[in-house]
Amino acid sequence: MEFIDTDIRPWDANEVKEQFGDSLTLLPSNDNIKELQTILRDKNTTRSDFKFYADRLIRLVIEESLNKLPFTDCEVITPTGALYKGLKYGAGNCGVSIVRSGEAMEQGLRDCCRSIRIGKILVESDTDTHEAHVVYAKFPEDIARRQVLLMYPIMSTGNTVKQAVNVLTQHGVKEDRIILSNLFCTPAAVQAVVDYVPRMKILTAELHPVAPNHFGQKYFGTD
Ligand SMILES: O=P(O)(O)OC[C@H]1O[C@H](OP(=O)(O)OP(=O)(O)O)[C@H](O)[C@@H]1O
Repeated sequence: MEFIDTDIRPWDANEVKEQFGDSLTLLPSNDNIKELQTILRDKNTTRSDFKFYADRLIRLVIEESLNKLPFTDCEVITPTGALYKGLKYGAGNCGVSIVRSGEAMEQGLRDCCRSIRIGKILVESDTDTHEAHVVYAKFPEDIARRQVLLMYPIMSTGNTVKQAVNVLTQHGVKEDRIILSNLFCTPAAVQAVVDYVPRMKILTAELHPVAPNHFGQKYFGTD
């Protein structure tokens, strides 16, 4: 289904829920997050500031994405001898970054999960047609048994992510065991990806008709 949006503003959580149901989760916004997004959108932001503030937003998105992975009940004893009923992060997950912008999210994941395995996929897009194809993929050998946190900060058409998901499913990963961790996406990209892989879960910090496609160039300093 083609989605055409002429309203140039970020979507709120109610609109997201109405259009995409449980497929898309919006990072709950606040003034702190809005400031980070403003700095990343500003054409006058220096490269050094861009990386610094992008890393802050990435950390928030990664922390929220981890909340979509399984936790199990556990009990611990506090220093005063009391029983505390808590939760323990489950094993059997891995990260996969889409080169190159997705690599910007690897450190944020490692800061939370010190020794998590991280695979990589390189997808190349044609600058004119936006057609994407996979050039390279390397995963943990047991990836088919793992839940996958797929990392890519920008979705403009969604083509890059669709190709990356293709490779994962070809390696035996079930669609409903993939969580896409994303910073900015367009409504058209979400619609395209949801139509393509309806059972994958997507978490983003902003749904906006204009994608900040300068992200990779500015973060890595290749502009
Ligand atoms: O959803 P899509 O339409 O596939 O687009 C996703 C991103 O990929 C492109 O960037 P680029 O080729 O510079 O990627 P990189 O930053 O990862 O190198 C494009 O400018 C988007 O930022």
